[in-house]
Amino acid sequence: MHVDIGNALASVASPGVSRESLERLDDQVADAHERIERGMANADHGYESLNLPQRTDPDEIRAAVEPVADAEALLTVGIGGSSLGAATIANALDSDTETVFLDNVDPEWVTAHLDRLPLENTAINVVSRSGTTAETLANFLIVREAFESAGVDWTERTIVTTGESGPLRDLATRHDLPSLKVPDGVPGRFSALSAVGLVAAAVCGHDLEALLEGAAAEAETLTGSLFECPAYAYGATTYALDQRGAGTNAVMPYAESLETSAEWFAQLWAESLGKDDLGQTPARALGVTDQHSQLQLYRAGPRDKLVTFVTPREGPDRPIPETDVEDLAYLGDATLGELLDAEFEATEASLAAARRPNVRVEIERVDEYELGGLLYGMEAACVLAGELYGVNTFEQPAVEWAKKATRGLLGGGEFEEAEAVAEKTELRVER
Ligand SMILES: O=P(O)(O)OC[C@H]1O[C@H](O)[C@H](O)[C@@H](O)[C@@H]1O
Repeated sequence: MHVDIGNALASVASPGVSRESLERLDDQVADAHERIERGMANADHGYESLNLPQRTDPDEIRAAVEPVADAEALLTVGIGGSSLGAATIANALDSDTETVFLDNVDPEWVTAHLDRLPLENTAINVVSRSGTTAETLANFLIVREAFESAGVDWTERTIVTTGESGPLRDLATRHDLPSLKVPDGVPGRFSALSAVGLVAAAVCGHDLEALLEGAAAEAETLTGSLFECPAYAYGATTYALDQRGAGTNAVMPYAESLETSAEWFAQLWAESLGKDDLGQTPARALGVTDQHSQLQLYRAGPRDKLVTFVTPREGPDRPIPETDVEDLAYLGDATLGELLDAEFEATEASLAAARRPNVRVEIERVDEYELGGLLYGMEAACVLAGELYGVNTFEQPAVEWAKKATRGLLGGGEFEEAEAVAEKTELRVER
């Protein structure tokens, strides 16, 4: 990926970061890079994620999906890091295989998918690092039952990706299901380039080697200076802007196919950096759609935001038909791609003209190689930002509270968190 931080400089934007401040910050980047390199070399928890391009074995993943390679549809049952990386890749690239990601427990929505899919030609990809996540296991039990009711042997059509032990691992062993392991030391939100993200890509026939090669090429750029490494330029600039008041980072891809990448980014940024009263709030936007919705706020609201544009340099195009309506004649000379590019450049310039910080992240095109680079680059940016904030990037203790409360409410054990639910303060205003 390529990163242009020009519109985040103090000479352009407020809040903004001066070149001198970035040069000073670069000393901290060098120190952080040393820690990151050491963590990678020692395969330390979390840092090990940045070794995935070398560690992931595409042959092993392809062998595991072989029994379902002809599936018409793939139903991935997983949530958070066990869904968003796979969904980002699957939703970005074309495939004849339909992909559905069951990452919610809304009964109406789950039922609608199960009623609609051709279950006899559908494969199940169940993913949970811990093997204990209530939403994933509940959905999996429901999916199994739906397959049984339709007379389809789910054990013939299921691939499991989970940790070394746990309820899901036991289940895979009991039914002799093809299974893959979530690599040790890799938190869910950093696992897109392991089996967690790549099983769906393999079933869809995507080029796993190219995904990993693109990531490996991005890994090659990790050096001790933000001026030489796009990922570190992004991580350091976002950190510096947050320190100067840009507490929100609105990620706005200019490609429909990259919309899910903003969801993936949101988990990465929020769960990794949001701790110890620190962190930057990720927001999700889509170009051009949100030019006609959120842009007003980004250009004229509180000066507490950074906009990150993510844009492919090239892509498929389509001409706009000519018309004899005089006012619309200019459109007939253009293509939809040119319109998209012009809107992107206009939006970027409009923010700069209003002195609003924004960063441009470019990839060459939306393909496996470039996506691998983007995923890896953003992960490396996040790890660097975590070092600069001084937080523990690879844990998410705050998420546990609600998990325990939920479990307690459903009778899954004694949890004091569940009692707190009943103590909610109320001030009702009823109809
Ligand atoms: O992969 P799993 O163990 O099922 O976890 C799925 C997700 O749930 C948790 O609540 C964590 O906050 C996420 O980081 C994780 O990605």
